[in-house]
Parts: sequence; structure tokens; C-alpha cells
Amino acid sequence: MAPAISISLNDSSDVTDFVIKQGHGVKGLSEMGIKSLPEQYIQPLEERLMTRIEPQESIPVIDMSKWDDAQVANSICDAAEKWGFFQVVNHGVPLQVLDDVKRATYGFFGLPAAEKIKYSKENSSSNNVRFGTSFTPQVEKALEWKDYLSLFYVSEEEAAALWPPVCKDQILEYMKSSKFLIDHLLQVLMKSLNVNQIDETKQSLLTGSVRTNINYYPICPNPELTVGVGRHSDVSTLTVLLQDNVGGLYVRGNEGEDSWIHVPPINGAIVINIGDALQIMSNGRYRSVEHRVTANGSSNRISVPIFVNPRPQDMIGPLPETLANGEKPIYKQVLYSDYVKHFFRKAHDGKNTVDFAKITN
Ligand SMILES: CC(C)(COP(=O)(O)OP(=O)(O)OC[C@H]1O[C@@H](n2cnc3c(N)ncnc32)[C@H](O)[C@@H]1OP(=O)(O)O)[C@@H](O)C(=O)NCCC(=O)NCCSC(=O)/C=C/c1ccc(O)cc1
Ligand SMILES: O=C(O)CCC(=O)C(=O)O
Ligand SMILES: [Fe+2]
Repeated sequence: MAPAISISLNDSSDVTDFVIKQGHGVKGLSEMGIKSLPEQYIQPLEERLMTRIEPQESIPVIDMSKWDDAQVANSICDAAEKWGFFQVVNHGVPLQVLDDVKRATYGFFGLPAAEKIKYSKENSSSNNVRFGTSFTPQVEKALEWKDYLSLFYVSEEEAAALWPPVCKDQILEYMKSSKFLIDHLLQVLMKSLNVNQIDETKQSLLTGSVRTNINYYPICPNPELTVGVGRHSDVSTLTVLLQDNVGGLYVRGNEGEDSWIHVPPINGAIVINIGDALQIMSNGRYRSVEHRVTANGSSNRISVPIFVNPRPQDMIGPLPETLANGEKPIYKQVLYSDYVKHFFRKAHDGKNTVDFAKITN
């Protein structure tokens, strides 16, 4: 890959200017061929090391071809309780749609910086379309080695007008094709909480807003010193995550404090994870599990999460059905947009976001 540009970056403000203000992203740094990691990307030691990776443990892989089968439903609910993460195969989303969205992701990040910067927070004509880098660079002590485009879905018309033409149709198709899978998973998960009927209000509480991100993790000169994404749990109801064949996503395991489990890429599979909103609504029964992404020294990596969420104006808390047998609520009712703002206001800090909704006494 030929370096797109050749400039010298003398200090950290040059790096910030190049990456954030000019919109080159960490992809631009990587393609310049820098030999060592700029200091603002060096993570504290405890964030870099995963002391125990469990090679013999793995999250479940669930075959959805018999999607109506009671055993499939059991596997889904067990995985959501025990791991908070699972992969699905034969899920009904056409493999062509997955390939197309991966290609479109490369298409967007392959645009010149001058094109991508049009979608940055400062320049974007809407808050619903945002190109950025790291997570919340204004408040992070150490930055993350990732560029992203985040698209909050409002309507076809808005997407047609505002989303980048190079990836708009492919992302919309991926979202549409995932809908049956999402609704089916939620129906199964709800049934096991004694929510037998998903009426309009519940449907909107579970799936009322959708945000799709496309993530780009370029080759990193010192991958062991930084992270692709730091430890966090998603604030969604559930996340549908497409990853490519590079690997590097790790999920907190059940074998004590520092156990991490790799989520191996499986061709054609989709990763599903439970988010904080569903942990809260299920009163803790389904787990929103901490995860992270390592940086890679030899391959670029992409991923495409669809975050399925309540609407910003929804109040979320334990569903009445989960408390019907006298179970004590662990969480209070919170306004979902307050919860999300709390998440975006600080750097990634593992599972601490959910404390915002915890009942303390
Ligand atoms: C509360 C929101 C997020 C913002 O509403 P707003 O009041 O109209 O305000 P803004 O759009 O101006 O954004 C407020 C702040 O939120 C942050 N933010 C607004 N979207 C963004 C954005 N995509 N990116 C990173 N900051 C943002 C950002 O900090 C921003 O502050 P500022 O920088 O001062 O503009 C609203 O869109 C909302 O409730 N959306 C509901 C659906 C939703 O987006 N849910 C989140 C699903 S995302 C998820 O589960 C995980 C995401 C994730 C992402 C990256 C990771 O590394 C790891 C995980
Ligand atoms: O890139 C991945 O595999 C996961 C990214 C992630 O956790 C997120 O965007 O919330
Ligand atoms: Fe995540």
C-alpha cells in the first residue's frame, strides 16, 4: 500500500491535527508508515495486558436453521444468561449482504480525508451522522486505535440525503436483512422472561432506535502498547456484530477476574451480544458483558455493529414481568438518552456505566 501523503509529525499536537482535525484518522497514520506509536495512544499497562486468555473456552455458536425449535430457543437464552455473547450461523441474513457491507466499509474508509471530514462532528450537517476516531478523544487519557462512522437511523429519506453514498445502500440493506433475526431473538429472550406478547410499546422499547457503526482498525506499529477498543459493554438492547476474518475481539470470561475469551471469526457468522438496556430490563438475568478489541500489527480489520436500542425518550427499567414473582428490582427507571449521554461523556471504563441505573441503598 503506497503512503498517501508524506508529512512530518513532530509533536503530539501535529498528530492530533492530522488525525482528528484533518480527518486522516489513525488509518492515515498507519498508511504514512510510522514506525512507532505516537505517545497519546499508549495505554496504561493494565489496559494493555490480558493476563489470562482461555484457549479452551469459547462462546456458543448457535445454528439458527431450525429457528422455531425449542432447543434453539434454550441455547439463545442460556447464552444470554451465561456469556452475554454468542455467534449465529444459518441466520437468514444473505451472505452476499454481509460481503457487500464489508466492501462498502472499505469503500468509505478508502475515501480521501477531505471527503470523510465532511462527516465529522464539526462539519456534519446532522448529529445523526458522525465520522470520528477513538471513542471520546476530548476526555480520554489514552486514545484508541480505531476510526469509525456512526449512523443513527431516522428514515430512508434522511439516510438517502445524509449518509455517504459510497456505503449507504449496503448498510441499509444489512439493517433491513437483519430485522427478522433481531425480532426473533428478542421474542425468544422475552418469552423466557414471561413476556409472551411483544406489543407496540414493548417493540419500541426494545428496538425503537437503531445505530449502525462501521469501524476501521488499521495496522498498528506497536499493537501491544495500545487497544483497538477499550473495555466496555454496549448500551444497546442487543448488538448484531459483523466482523471480518482477522480476529481480535475478546469477551470477559467467567473464570475469575482476568479471564478473556477470543471470539474467533467464522465465515458467514454474526456475533450477537446483550447490551446494558436488556440487562436492566431483564433485572440482571441477561448479561451485558465487557469486551475489547486488540490492535493488530499485520492486518487491517473492520467490523460493523448494529446497535438495536430503546428510543432516546424511553424510560428503561426492569420489566414488570421480571418482578411479578416478588423479585427485587436491582435497577431503577432511567431516561434512555440520559443513560447514553452518561456513556458517551467518559472514556471506556468497563462495566461501570450500568451503575448509573443501579438502585443503591
Ligand atoms: C443521547 C444520544 C446518543 C445523543 O443525543 P443528543 O442529545 O441529540 O445529542 P448529540 O447528538 O449532540 O450527542 C450528545 C453527546 O453524545 C455523544 N455522541 C453522540 N453520538 C455519538 C457517537 N456515535 N459516538 C460517539 N459519541 C457520540 C457525544 O459525546 C455528544 O457530545 P458532544 O461531543 O458534545 O456532541 C441520542 O442519539 C440517543 O439517545 N440515541 C439512542 C440510541 C443510541 O445511540 N444508543 C447507543 C448505542 S451505541 C452502543 O451501544 C455502543 C456504542 C459504542 C461505540 C463505540 C465504542 O467504542 C463502543 C461502543
Ligand atoms: O470491532 C469489534 O469487533 C467490536 C466493536 C465494539 O465492541 C463496538 O463497536 O461496540
Ligand atoms: Fe461493543
